[in-house]
Formats: sequence, structure tokens, C-alpha cells
Amino acid sequence: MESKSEQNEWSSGVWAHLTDVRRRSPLVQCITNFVSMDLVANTLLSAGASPAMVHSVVEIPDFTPHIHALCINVGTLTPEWLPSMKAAAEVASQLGKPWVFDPAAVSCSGFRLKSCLELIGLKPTVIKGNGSEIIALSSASPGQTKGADSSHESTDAIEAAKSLALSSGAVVAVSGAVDIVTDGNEVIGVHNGTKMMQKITATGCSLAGLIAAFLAIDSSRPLEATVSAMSVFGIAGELGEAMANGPASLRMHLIDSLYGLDETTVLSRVNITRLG
Ligand SMILES: Nc1ncnc2c1ncn2[C@@H]1O[C@H](COP(=O)(O)OP(=O)(O)O)[C@@H](O)[C@H]1O
Ligand SMILES: Cc1ncsc1CCOP(=O)(O)O
Ligand SMILES: [Mg+2]
Repeated sequence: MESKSEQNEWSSGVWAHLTDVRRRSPLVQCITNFVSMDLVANTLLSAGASPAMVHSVVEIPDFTPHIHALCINVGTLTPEWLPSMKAAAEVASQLGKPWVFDPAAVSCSGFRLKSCLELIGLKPTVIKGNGSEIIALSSASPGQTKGADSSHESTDAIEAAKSLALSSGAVVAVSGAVDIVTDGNEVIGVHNGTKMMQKITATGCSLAGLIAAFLAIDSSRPLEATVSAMSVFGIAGELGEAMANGPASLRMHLIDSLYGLDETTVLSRVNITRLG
């Protein structure tokens, strides 16, 4: 059971992180899938960050040195896109810029799984997947695939997440009913969010982009920054659902709620526990 003071510490940490993102407006480069580009960019803008969907390999040497964080998502991967992803990841890692890797639909093909493992070799700061994606990556073998959706609960993936964190050196975040964040030793559960978020495509991708923005302003504490981003996104979903009639209006209200989040709401809604 979490003590009141531990809860208060998490809540004030979440609010401090969001305030800092709004104040510093970090530049986040996103090489993401076609489905998600719009929602990822709008999520980052409503949180106060500055998104740039720059993915051409010829632009990376000029642009990537200027970013504050990077997000790479393989949701619509093709062989033509992989060199851009690798080049951007290499620049980010060499220059000490935090980067998030989202192995969207990793089990779709052998090509995608191999590409994901190669990208993990380039040292992401955070790997964010759903339960099925993290289990597949951790065992380096595709399970049964449901494409971009998960057929596992996030809590089924705790041991896989810990093992992937230890083998990769990344913080691993598993989205789902309870968002799990681990560095291989500590395991934190974020209990914000709402089930209907699964019915909007690219919410997982947007969460990965948001994690990148939070890492940009607290790169020395990737576990805490990731926990904060997950809680903030979940709270925006909870508030959005209260105004929505279904997934399409939730999409709109989620963005509005993220934009309008205030201190009282954040402090009263953060729900984070230590799971191990
Ligand atoms: N059953 C649920 N209850 C509450 N929040 C959920 C639930 N399922 C997903 N979410 C939230 O939806 C967002 C996207 O997560 P998820 O659907 O797991 O990603 P992905 O799209 O990558 O599979 C996250 O913020 C997560 O917390
Ligand atoms: C439907 C789909 N197909 C390939 S990528 C993609 C979007 C997946 O987004 P998310 O992982 O956030 O559900
Ligand atoms: Mg996903």
C-alpha cells in the first residue's frame, strides 16, 4: 500500500514535469507511422512540446543534432524507412539525446522483428510497447500477431519488461489497463487512463511521443519522466471520456483535456503505485 506522502511525491513530480514541458517546449523529432502522424503531433502540441515529423534520411544530419528528443515508431515500416530510423537513432545516441522506441506491431513479420532488434541495439532511452509487443521483443520471437493491438494484458508482460530492460539498458514501458514502467529493478504501475482509449488508433504511438517530450526535460531520470508522461496522458483520457460520446469525440476531448490540465486536477487524479 502506497503511503500518502509517496502518492504526494508522485503527484507533485507529475505536475512539475508537465509544467516544465509547457515552459521549455522541447523539440521532438518523430519518425512515426502514417496512421499516427497527426495524433502524435497534436498530442505533443497540446502538451506544450514542439513536434517535427522529419523522416528523410538526407535531412537527419542537419536536423537531428538540434532536437531535444526523438521518437521512432515502426508501425508502417518499409525497407526504405529503416535507414532513416537508424541514422536518427545513431545521431541521438552519439549526442546524448534521449530517444523513445515504439516497436508497433513487431510480430507482423520477421523483417519487422529483426529491424526492431537492430534499433534496440542503438540504445533507446525508453522502449514503449503494449503487452504483446514487449513479450515478443523480450523473447526475440514473434508470438501470435494481432497487428498493432495487444492480445496480452500489460501485467502479463512484467517479467518480459524487466528482462528486456536489463538486456537493453532501456527503461521499458508497457501500456494497457495498468501502464507498467521498469528499469529492470523497480516496477511502477500507472493506473490512469480509460479502456476506450484502445478504440482510438495511435493513442499508443502518441503516448510514446509524449514520453519523448518528458524525457527531453528530465533525461537523467527516464523512469520518473516516463511514469509522469503515462499518468498525464491517462488523466487526459479520463477527463476526455467524461465529455465524449464515443471514440471519435474522445479523440478530440483527449487533446483538449491535455491542453487544459491544471494543477488541482493533476494532483487529485495521479494514481501511481510501486509494483516491485
Ligand atoms: N483497459 C484500459 N484501461 C485504461 N487505460 C487503457 C486501457 N487500455 C489502454 N489504455 C490506455 O490507452 C493508451 C494506449 O495504450 P495501448 O492501447 O496499450 O497502446 P497501443 O495502442 O500501443 O496498443 C495508454 O495511455 C493506456 O494507458
Ligand atoms: C493500425 C496501425 N497499423 C499500423 S500502425 C497502426 C497504428 C497503431 O497505433 P497504436 O499502436 O497507437 O494503436
Ligand atoms: Mg502501439
